[in-house]
Amino acid sequence: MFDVAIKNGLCFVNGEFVQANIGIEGNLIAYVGRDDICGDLEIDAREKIVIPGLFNAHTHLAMTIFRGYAEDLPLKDWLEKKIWRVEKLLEPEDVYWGSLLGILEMLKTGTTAFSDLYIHMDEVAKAVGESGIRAVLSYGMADRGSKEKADLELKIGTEFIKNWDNAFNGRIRAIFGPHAPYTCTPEFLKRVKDAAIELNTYVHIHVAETKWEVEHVKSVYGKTPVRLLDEIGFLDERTVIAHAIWLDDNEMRILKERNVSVVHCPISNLKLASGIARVKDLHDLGINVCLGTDGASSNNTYNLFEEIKMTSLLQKVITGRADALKAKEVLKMATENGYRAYGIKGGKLERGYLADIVLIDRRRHNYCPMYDPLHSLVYASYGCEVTHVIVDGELLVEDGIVLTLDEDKIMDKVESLKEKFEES
Ligand SMILES: N[C@@H](CCSC[C@H]1O[C@@H](n2cnc3c(=O)[nH]cnc32)[C@H](O)[C@@H]1O)C(=O)O
Ligand SMILES: [Zn+2]
Repeated sequence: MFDVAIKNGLCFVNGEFVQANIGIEGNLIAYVGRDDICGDLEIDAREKIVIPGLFNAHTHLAMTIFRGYAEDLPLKDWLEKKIWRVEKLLEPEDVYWGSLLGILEMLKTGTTAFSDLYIHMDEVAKAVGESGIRAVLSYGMADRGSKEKADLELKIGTEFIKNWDNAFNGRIRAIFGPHAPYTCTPEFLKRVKDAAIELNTYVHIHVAETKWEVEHVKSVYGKTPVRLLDEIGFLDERTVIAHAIWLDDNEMRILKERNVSVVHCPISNLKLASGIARVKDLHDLGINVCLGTDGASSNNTYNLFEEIKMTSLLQKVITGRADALKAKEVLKMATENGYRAYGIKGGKLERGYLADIVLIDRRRHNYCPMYDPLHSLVYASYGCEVTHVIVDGELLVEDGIVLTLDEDKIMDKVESLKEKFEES
């Protein structure tokens, strides 16, 4: 008798779809196979596709508040002229409601875990705790060349880790999140890495997002961001870099040698006109590539199915090869690679892995006819086909309804925040 039994689903196991039953005990997958099983809670999956939960590996969750606020701008102007100005007005409670809205959207579209880099992180942690989702959280730090700011930022970042790492049965992992090589000095980044080694934790950072960044870092420090980071000993298997667009072949080899994970955020990169990462080349080198949405102000949604399709399409067109990335590889990027990037044992339907599982309705017009569930999922999903979501063994979404959150209340709250930012 399992705590939860998911019965007769078409399950993504070892890279293929097979008919199977899944038994959950506590927060872990305890059985995957064809035996008839029972559970205290039984979910009939006869009409479902069952996949491991999606991992949104780079986001700024509460930026739902600025969804639609600063449009049609390149990254530098978007940040400097719009976003950083309104973020100064953000109060902790705003971040709480903005985060809940982000979590609501992620759960409804099959995301079971995300990695966030933002401010007022205690509020994000609270929202994660209440909603039941899994998260890797970091306070976004930038010293901007000031020693006092460096001290303060590192103090906030470190306290956040000490207060929240492993909270809620381990659903929260707290790590370091220095913003980027153009807002953090090498001295500061080195201190962050030393602190991360001491605390045995991960570092999440934006790197090589724009051509401007690479030129700027080269002009100030005489070398490109990746070479600079490598020289100060910043890059290793506990480093996760978002974007990684403007890299030369040697820098890619450095990332591979250091076992760095890369988060590809194709829609944000297109929207801010930052560029297109060479994901096929990164993947072929054996680098762990995972997917992220970035913040809702540069996307504008947290629907990872859109990133899955976009990742696949972009690599086809930039390589001129329709088979650049196989559908299966892209689905892995959205699931197990995200978990792997942050050292969490999830993202696979396998005994001993975390019970983060998503059920998807097969009877949808957009999936009809279904020659191969893999191709239906990767190329024809809207995201709203998700019916059930289990995180850490708990059922959080049932028949499309998020059981742990009050959707109307969250929407009303975030809509009412608009007033404060509209004139800014
Ligand atoms: N505590 C820091 C800044 C926080 S880092 C997190 C920042 O990342 C910003 N951000 C969001 N999306 C992107 C992106 O695509 N590239 C770079 N920064 C971004 C976001 O607006 C937020 O300010 C300070 O004192 O300035
Ligand atoms: Zn970002």
